[in-house]
Amino acid sequence: MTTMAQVICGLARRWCFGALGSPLQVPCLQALPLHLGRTATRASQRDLENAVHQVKLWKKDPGNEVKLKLYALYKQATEGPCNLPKPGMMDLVNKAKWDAWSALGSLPKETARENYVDLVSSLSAASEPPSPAKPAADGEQAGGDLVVTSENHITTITFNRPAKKNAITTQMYQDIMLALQAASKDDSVLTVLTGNGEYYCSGNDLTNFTDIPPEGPEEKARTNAILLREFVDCFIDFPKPLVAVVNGPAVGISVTLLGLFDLVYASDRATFHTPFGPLGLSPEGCSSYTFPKMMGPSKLSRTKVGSRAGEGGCQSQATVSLQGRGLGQLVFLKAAEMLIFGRKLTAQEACAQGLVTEVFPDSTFQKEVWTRLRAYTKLPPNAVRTSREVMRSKGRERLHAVNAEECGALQQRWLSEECTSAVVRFLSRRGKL
Ligand SMILES: CCCCCCCCCCC/C=C/C(=O)SCCNC(=O)CCNC(=O)[C@H](O)C(C)(C)COP(=O)(O)OP(=O)(O)OC[C@H]1O[C@@H](n2cnc3c(N)ncnc32)[C@H](O)[C@@H]1OP(=O)(O)O
Repeated sequence: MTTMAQVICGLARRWCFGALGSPLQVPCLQALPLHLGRTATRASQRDLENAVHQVKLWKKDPGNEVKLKLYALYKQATEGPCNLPKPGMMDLVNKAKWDAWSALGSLPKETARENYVDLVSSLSAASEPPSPAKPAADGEQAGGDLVVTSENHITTITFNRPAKKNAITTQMYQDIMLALQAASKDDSVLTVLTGNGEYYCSGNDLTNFTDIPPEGPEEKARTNAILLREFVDCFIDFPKPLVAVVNGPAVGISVTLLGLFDLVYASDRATFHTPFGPLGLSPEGCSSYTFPKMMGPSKLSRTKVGSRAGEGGCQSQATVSLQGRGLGQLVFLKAAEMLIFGRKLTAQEACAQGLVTEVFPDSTFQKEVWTRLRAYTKLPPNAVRTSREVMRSKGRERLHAVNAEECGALQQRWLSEECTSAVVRFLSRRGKL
């Protein structure tokens, strides 16, 4: 079981190249002797400075434990015992720094300096001059994570971070809003969201939670709640048909937003997962309202059990053994299974629940979907826009209210221990910190 301290230590890597203004590595406290048996004369200030320089030349990452220990010894050698106030639980990185340094207690500066120099000299042999920065993976460079194209009267917004399963960074949220604002004014008839690679989108990038500003986690949660509300408002107020071309698995906010789309076409390899419970979070994207509304009993009567995917419906084995329950209970129960209990739906199940419009065999998905969308753009654009407006206008006020309520709830959730530890668990698996 990964302890919070071990996992938080791992976060240090993400921090140590920033907060100290140099690639000074920082080690963790566990499993390393405080004094490495230095012989001969005591380490001078000059020795310390040389050791710090040596660390900057290290090529291999010595691991989080060594890095956090070096940090603590450096602070003890230069400033003495830890003199900072203890950071809060959510402030994962500063907490790791504080833990490491304060654990050295009243170790004398000279001893800390010796230990630092010894540790560096014992590890320097393993390091070489740093290799040139790894070229960014496809689409990883700033601005490459989202690709927006506009042709054939279709504006297409593509998540383009396949190496990270198209997880959404803060920058991508901003870029999506800009793309929607531009699409609302250009000559496109439809706006499409889709994913590059095997995933449609794996939801919010969970590292979005780790960069805590100096103002602290409460301020981060407050500003994120405002930004998220603006982000979802862009979808609520968007004036043209919104289409999701779900090319693969979809997670989190990329699923909940689908309730605001007009068409959701899914490959039969797509899945739909909203793990808010396990993450200590709560629903967003107006899904707390749209999902119960969408997943109504009427969908069950419309479901063509056994129909082939792509024949104007969804093949579904949706059987409901809820004898005697009221229809209202039926509606809530199915939305709840997704949003509260985190049940992952296949494309077929999502179609039977009303979340997906139509499912297509993956082998012909792109061809069938884009042929259909291009045909839709031949329709009279003003009629399309008017029909959509009369369908959507009545619900907007309610959706804005739901969005505000959901973002308020999330603002608290982000500060909770349940959410913090879930994010830390995710980032700590396979040493991801
Ligand atoms: C306008 C500004 C607004 C700012 C607002 C900020 C806050 C908004 C928050 C709104 C609420 C949103 C909620 C959600 O979306 S909750 C859902 C979040 N997503 C997840 O929990 C999914 C996490 N990922 C996974 O479970 C698995 O990665 C997955 C099942 C998707 C795939 O597993 P698999 O084993 O196949 O692949 P890997 O795990 O190895 O993934 C490959 C690499 O991609 C990285 N990855 C994947 N998903 C994410 C993610 N969501 N966040 C960060 N990183 C992710 C993964 O770590 C791997 O990275 P490495 O290659 O470095 O190992």
